[in-house]
Amino acid sequence: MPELSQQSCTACSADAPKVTAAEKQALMESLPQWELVVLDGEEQLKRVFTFKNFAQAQAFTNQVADLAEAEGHHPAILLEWGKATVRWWTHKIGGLHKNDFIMAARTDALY
Ligand SMILES: C[C@H](O)[C@H](O)[C@H]1CNC2=NC(N)=NC(=O)C2=N1
Repeated sequence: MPELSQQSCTACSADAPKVTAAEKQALMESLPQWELVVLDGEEQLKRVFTFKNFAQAQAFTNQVADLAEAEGHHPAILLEWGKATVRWWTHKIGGLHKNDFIMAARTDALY
């Protein structure tokens, strides 16, 4: 199986399964900078990326947005001076799908 960052999202439907606890634990080993959070009852992956200024954070944000649009899978991104906070989860299943781990790894590859 290729590295997470070499994979692309798969189409997922509202009845797609969330990752299991065992899958989560294994996948998180590839994402040491990310944390698992629960917001509005939905489990998500979160990482804060830091930059020297707003312009660099904005450029990174745009790269992540372009990646998301290309993959048809979209994050929440908070853009601030010197920081971009990225959260990945799958809206239609209200939690984490393997796609979210793939996109987190692809986000790391942009940094
Ligand atoms: C119609 C459109 O493809 C779907 O709504 C996609 C868009 N991007 C998405 N992004 C994320 N993170 N979760 C989704 O369930 C999702 N669904």
